[in-house]
This record gives sequence, structure tokens and C-alpha cells, in this order.
Amino acid sequence: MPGFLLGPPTVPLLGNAHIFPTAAPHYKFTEWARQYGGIYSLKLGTSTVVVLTDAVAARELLDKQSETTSDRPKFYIAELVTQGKHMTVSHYNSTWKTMRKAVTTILTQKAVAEHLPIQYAEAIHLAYNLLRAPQDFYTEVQRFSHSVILSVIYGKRAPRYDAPQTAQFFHVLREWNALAEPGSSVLIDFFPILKLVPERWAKWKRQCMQLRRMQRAMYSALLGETEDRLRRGEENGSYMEVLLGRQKELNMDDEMKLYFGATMLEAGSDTTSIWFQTFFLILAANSDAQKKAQSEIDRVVGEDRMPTLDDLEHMPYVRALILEMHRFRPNNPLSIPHCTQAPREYNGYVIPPGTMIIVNLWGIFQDPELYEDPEKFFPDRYLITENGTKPGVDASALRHNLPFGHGRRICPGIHLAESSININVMNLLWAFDVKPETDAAGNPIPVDTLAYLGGLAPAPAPFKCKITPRTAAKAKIIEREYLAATETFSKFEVGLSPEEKEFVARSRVPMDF
Ligand code: HEM
Repeated sequence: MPGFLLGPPTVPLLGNAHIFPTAAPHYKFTEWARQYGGIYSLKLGTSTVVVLTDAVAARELLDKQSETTSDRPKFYIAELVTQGKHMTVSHYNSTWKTMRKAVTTILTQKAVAEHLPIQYAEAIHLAYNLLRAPQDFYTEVQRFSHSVILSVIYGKRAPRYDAPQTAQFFHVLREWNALAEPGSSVLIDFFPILKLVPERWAKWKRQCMQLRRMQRAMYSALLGETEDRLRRGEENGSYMEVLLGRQKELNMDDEMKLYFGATMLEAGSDTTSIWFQTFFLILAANSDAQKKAQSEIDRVVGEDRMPTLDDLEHMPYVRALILEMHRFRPNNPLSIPHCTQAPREYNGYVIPPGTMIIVNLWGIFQDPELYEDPEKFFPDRYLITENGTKPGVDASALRHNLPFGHGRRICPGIHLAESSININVMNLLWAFDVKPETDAAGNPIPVDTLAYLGGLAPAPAPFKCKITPRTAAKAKIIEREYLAATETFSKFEVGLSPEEKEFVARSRVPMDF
């Protein structure tokens, strides 16, 4: 006899809407999980939300039954802005399938290996910029992530964060994130009557239209640049060149082409950069783990060269540190919600079609039944057991790429993200010491590792830390490698603004470190 899921008590009409958390919802969802169990439900109006704080349930429903649990929930704001063409939030339909097929061809492990030269070069540029302006680390990691994906997709790099096109991209991205923030958008989805509010009283409708105009102008300009280069016979192997040649075969209309680029740039720029902002935050708070990782890197790499990806297999502690980073502060604490397209039954519970399914990664990774002292940053746990859990615990539903999601919606950028993470973690630990900022009396000002902004992928609230080269010799090696990467960069230094050209030229004048 099927049963119904437990959850917080509801009130007529609203269900749980009056207690639905709008800021940092993963905390409340985790609190409820400890009370109602690893799978419970919430009601928002007439709709149902199921929260999974249980890796087994997530695997059974989202990995194993992926053909009926890969839809995304209704998202009216995204519909207005992108007309259903943004792959990350698009419904599980033919548009999504076309775009997913296109993305899979560029981001396979083999294809990503071909992008490694520009990833290495950008990682060296990141280290070089940190020598010159360490206080800008927060925006510099954004520039790095953006430049890598911009080169892969549009064949041009972003050498400077505050150059007009790059600044505009991050401005539009911030507007989009703010508008799509679960707090503001969820109510419209669950109480559709709000859609009828006329535009003059609904500021969010005007904001959606303005954002749509900004997005279309920006992505049309980028696409136009690629088309012009193609016409001039100046191809440089970017994915948009391939796509323009195979548009008919891939069955993409112009709007899909535009939003395909948008999805990739947004997903590729925001995520990896948040990972690195968190990395600096955690290093500033954990000097012991930092020193342990540095001594392993020094043993494997030495003083005379920078690390390479081949070195990583000889660095168990650094690999453990990366896994612990993903567990301790997952980029998407609630992954990205899925939605059922058919009735499901799990463990005797009924899940109706159209149910939003949220995987509470935060709650899973902070579960004291699974992890010893889960609130402690402790990379060694991944040296003790494969999944970092307490010895003897059933961890068969955990996997190292759990922070990248589930089933057919699993992050297609996983290989690109992993190479960026692996290269930079080794480089940065090899090259720099990261410490808390000090006050006027020289006392360290502790960082707050729980101070985060909002959104589905919350970034650490801006913070200060001290990033200093570990030795002058290492600084010189970074500079040498940066100058040697000029040839790799030059292929992607196309269509640069005067500010960017001037910046690039200035950055290639050797400094006295
Ligand atoms: C630290 C880095 C990253 C993390 C932790 C991450 C995590 C995620 C997660 C949790 C999802 C949702 C999966 C699901 O619905 O089950 C996702 C989706 C997605 N990610 Fe990533 N991601 C990262 C980097 C990237 C990069 C570099 C790219 C692009 C180059 C990318 C492109 C995408 C796209 C396009 C989707 C939507 C997939 C779909 O809906 O079918 N991600 N990512």
C-alpha cells in the first residue's frame, strides 16, 4: 500500500509557502531532514516539492530512473528571459536534447584534452596576475574561468577583468542571477496568478525584458565576431565555428545558437570561479592542510618547474584536498532541481508527476551519520576511506562527482572544470602562501567560511586574504612561463579592445619580483 511522504505541517491554500526559506535554503532543508528523514515533502500551493537528503534515494530516483526524472521545474522568469532556450533550466524536451547533444561533442574527456594548452596558459596568467595584483584574487579567478570558456566557445580570450566586454558579461550575469534567485522566482511559479499582474505594476516583468535585450545584444555581438572571422578566413578552431558549419545538421535555429553560447559562457564562468573563491577562503582558514599539501607538491615537483597534470597521480593528499573542498562547500548546495514527468514510487512513497525534486547535497555532505566531524575541513578523511566517510558506513551511493549532479542532467562541463581545478590547485599551492589579512597591530583577521551570498550557486561574500609568492625563484619561473605562453595566447587574442591590448602589452614587460 503506497504511503505519503512526511514533511513540515501545512496550512490551507499556502501549504508550506509561509515557511519556505528564501535565503540559504539548504540550512533549513537540512534541519528538516534531521527531523523528517532523508526524503520528505513540502507543499507550495497545489505543487509538491520532494527534498532528498539521502544519496541512495537520489541515486535510485535521479540516476536509475533518469528517463522520467530529468525534467526541470516550471521557471516562468527563465521562460520570459530566454524563451525556454537556456539549456540549464530548459524542460526535458527536443530543444534540450539538441543542445545537450551539441555540448557533449565539445566537452568529452578527449575533446577537453584538446583545450588543455589554453587552460594551462590561462592558469599561468592567473598565477602571474596574482604576483602583480594579489588583492584582486576574487575577480581574477572570475576572469580566468571566463577566459577559458570564452576561448573554447568563441575563440577569443578575456585578458582583463575590467575591460568593457568582460565587465558587461559579469554585469549581465549578476542581473540574471539576481532575477533567477529562488526567493524571488519561486512564488511566481507556484502561484501562477501572479503572472497576470500587468507590467506597469510588476517590476520583475520589465526587468526580464530588459535582461533579455542585454543578453541578446551581447551574445549576438560575440557570434557576429566569430562569423566575421570565418568570412575573413581567420578560423582558430572555436566551437562556434564548428556549430555555424553544422547548424542545419544539428537542427539548431538562430535563437538556440545564441542561447547555446549563453548557457556555456554562464555555466562555465560562474561555477569554476566560485570554486576558486572558496579555495582561497578555505586555505586562509586552514594553514595546516595548506602546509601539508605544499610539502607534498614540493616533494613531487621541486623548485625548478611548475606542476603539470601528470604530477597529480603522485599527490594523494592534494587529490584528497580537492575532494574535501567539494564536500565541505559544494558549489551548488542544492544541485539544480529536477522534476518528475511520470508518477514514481520510491520505498513505498508516492511521487506524483510534476514534482520538483531537490537534492540537498549540503545536507548529505554534512551528515554526521556519514562523516566524522562533518563541519571540519579535513582532507585526510579521503585517505582513510574512498568516499571520506566513517569506516564501516555504507557509502555505495556516494561518488566523487556527486557535486556535479545526477542522471541525464549531470554537469556536461565536468571534465573542463576538473582540469581547471587540478591545474590551478597544484600551481597555486606550489607558488603561493595564503593567509588571513592582518589588522594594524599585525594580528590575523579570521575569515568567515560560512559567509556566502545567495543563489543556486552561492559565492563566498567578498573577503580579504594575503597571497604571497613562496619564493622569489618561483615568482621568476611563473613570469618566464607567462612570457613563454605568448604563442598559445596569440591565437585567441582576437577582437581585443584598446584597453585589453594595452593591458596585454604592459603585462609582458618583465617585472622585478
Ligand atoms: C566546479 C565546477 C562545476 C560544478 C560543481 C558544476 C555543477 C553542476 C551541477 C550540480 C549541475 C546540475 C546537474 C543536475 O541537474 O543534476 C550542473 C549543470 C550544468 N553545468 Fe556544471 N558545474 C561546474 C562547472 C561547469 C562548467 C565549467 C561548465 C561548462 C563549460 C558547466 C556546464 C553546465 C551545464 C550546461 C549544465 C546544465 C546541464 C543540463 O541541464 O542538462 N558546468 N553543473
